[in-house]
Amino acid sequence: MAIIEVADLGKRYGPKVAVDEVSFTVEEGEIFGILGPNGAGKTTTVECVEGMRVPDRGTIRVDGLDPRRDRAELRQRMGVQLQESQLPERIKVREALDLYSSFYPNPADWRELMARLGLEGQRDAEFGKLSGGQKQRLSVALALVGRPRIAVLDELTTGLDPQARRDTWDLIEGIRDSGVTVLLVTHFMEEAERLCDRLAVIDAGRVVAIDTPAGLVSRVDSEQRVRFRPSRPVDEALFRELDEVTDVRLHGGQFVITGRGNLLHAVTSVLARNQVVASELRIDQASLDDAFVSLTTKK
Ligand SMILES: Nc1ncnc2c1ncn2[C@@H]1O[C@H](COP(=O)(O)OP(=O)(O)OP(=O)(O)O)[C@@H](O)[C@H]1O
Repeated sequence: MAIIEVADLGKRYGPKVAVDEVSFTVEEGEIFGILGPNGAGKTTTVECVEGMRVPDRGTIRVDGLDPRRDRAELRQRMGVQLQESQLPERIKVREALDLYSSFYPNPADWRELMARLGLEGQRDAEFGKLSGGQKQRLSVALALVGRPRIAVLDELTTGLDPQARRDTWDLIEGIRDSGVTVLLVTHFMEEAERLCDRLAVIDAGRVVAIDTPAGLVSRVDSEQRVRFRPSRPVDEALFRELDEVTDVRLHGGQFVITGRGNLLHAVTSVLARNQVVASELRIDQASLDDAFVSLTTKK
């Protein structure tokens, strides 16, 4: 069932069209990503969904509510990640959680949330003295303290080191697994690929594709490369005659075979038929990066 429905959303800032005819639906319980280059209209879109901006055109329903008209009610059902600047430097972690939980009639136990987010050791630390990763985790905890049905996370892992980023991803998966729907704005491909069940790619204010990460990658018909070392010499012609193959090279006992379509299957079938074992097998395939570039490159 769709929990967020956005239809034909339009928003201008003066003469600048920020968002134009944007439509998408988010199913209950999924992590839905909004991916796009800088200035594509991602933040404007999610701020309209949150009820923080007034669209010029279109309709938005979130859990059956109109974000503008039913803003107070929506706030009880939707947790929005705070921007860093929205908390005072001197507030302590436990004070911030206690304060935010007082905004809700039936809040989560913030002590439990603090433990789940690995912030117990920072309980009495001031916000201004937390590391980037700890601040991020606190902002996620504050978004969840009201037991929302939907969490909106914007640029969740910007500025985090690779380990902190991975820890945050595990956390978000845990949140989804607990039944919360997540709307995630990101421009990190790795994050989108790892976390999102589906993605809307936005470019210059318009949705250019909505699909699963794998579905987006499969739209790119780019070249693939299979590399391996055969267990015994093989005639290059066996590969050259395959329809999928465009090029075959042999360097110092290593084959590099380039082609399209189901190249790996075609190559490994030849190897199997000839009882050759491939070692050091590597495949270079299209990634979400390639899909993103091909979908958003200015025509
Ligand atoms: N308050 C505003 N006044 C005027 N123009 C704005 C305003 N907010 C955004 N814009 C413009 O609207 C366009 C979309 O901005 P938006 O912040 O929604 O994009 P974004 O995809 O979130 O970008 P980023 O990844 O850089 O945060 C941009 O060209 C931006 O400069």
